[in-house]
Amino acid sequence: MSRNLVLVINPGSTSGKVALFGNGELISEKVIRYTAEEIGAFKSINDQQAFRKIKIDEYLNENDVKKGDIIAVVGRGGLSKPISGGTYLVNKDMLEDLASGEYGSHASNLGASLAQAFADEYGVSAYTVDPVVVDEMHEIARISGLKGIERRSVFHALNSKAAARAILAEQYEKYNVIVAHMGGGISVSAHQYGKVIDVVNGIDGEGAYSPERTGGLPLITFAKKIIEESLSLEQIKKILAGEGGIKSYTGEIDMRIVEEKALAGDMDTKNYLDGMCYQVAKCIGEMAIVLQGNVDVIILTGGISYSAYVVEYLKSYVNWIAHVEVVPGEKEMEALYDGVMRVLNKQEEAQIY
Ligand SMILES: Nc1ncnc2c1ncn2[C@@H]1O[C@H](COP(=O)(O)OP(=O)(O)O)[C@@H](O)[C@H]1O
Ligand SMILES: CCCC(=O)OP(=O)(O)O
Repeated sequence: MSRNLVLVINPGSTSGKVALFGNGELISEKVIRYTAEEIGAFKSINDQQAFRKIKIDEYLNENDVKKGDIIAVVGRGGLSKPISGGTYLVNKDMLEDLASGEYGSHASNLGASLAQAFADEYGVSAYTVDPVVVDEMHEIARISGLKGIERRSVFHALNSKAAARAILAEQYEKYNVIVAHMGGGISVSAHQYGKVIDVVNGIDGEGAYSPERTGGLPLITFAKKIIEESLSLEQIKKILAGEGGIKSYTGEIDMRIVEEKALAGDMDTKNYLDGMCYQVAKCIGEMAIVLQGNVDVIILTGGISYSAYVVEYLKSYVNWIAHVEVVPGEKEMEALYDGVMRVLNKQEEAQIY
């Protein structure tokens, strides 16, 4: 008898999550954490596909999953062309755009291709839900300050919306919310009555530095570095997202270790941890301006919001703007499953990319 399982695959920059849901319940979930060396050994995101797939195969074996047990596979959506929110069938165009890197490289680009690989093995369909390129930005927010270059909406859409819904439930569309998602990458989003009208983009070199990303940099100094070191575009992308932030200062991407060292008296490490929190606080302030001060709640989420130190630091800077709630970790796995079930239960039609 089929176990009616949905396989959920979520490749993050510093970790991978995989889960099995069945009949509305989470059956099992595994967080696969990668070291900086493991991830750093690959030249490109595409090169990580086989390595990440083996880890998921191991998980499926551990859970004794057989052909016929799986009814659908869903992967986190990556950096494709800007699209509206919803559940999408993985198709050839999507896979090509994600693999080309035309819209950027990020671990989530592997979500659809990993989902398709397992869907092919199990003879079912592959989906993605609310990818990181969900675009609801108001027009003025697209202006960058240089003709020919536009700002774009790239943020932790799936989890930021899920975290907001976890706090506000069906009232989400009635409130103004700022969500700071702090994981391997950090994005901050301004939700006005359920629409994300502006973001501090989590990957294009804006805003706060993160465990492995630079965030915004002094442009002239960075331009000089590019010229002096004859950096290629690939090398620049890797510095901005992969080799930047806390990793560039300490060599570490695991914020639990960073915090432990900082609290044990390593003052350099503490300084870089505080610097990251300080920059996130500034991004929250920026989104408060976008919402013209009408902020009902600030939500801190992502793996780093498990840290009481980070949460208290941020509260001390931003709690004058609005009440702060914490949704530690992420709700991406549930949100991916829910998105697929809305399609399988015919409450929603799958969108075509
Ligand atoms: N209890 C914790 N305290 C501090 N940081 C944590 C904790 N748990 C996880 N993290 C950090 O959160 C980051 C990963 O967050 P996550 O949302 O899983 O990111 P991603 O999916 O981008 O890899 C890592 O730097 C990890 O060390
Ligand atoms: C903002 C793009 C998504 C992202 O950065 O995700 P991770 O933090 O999981 O790397």
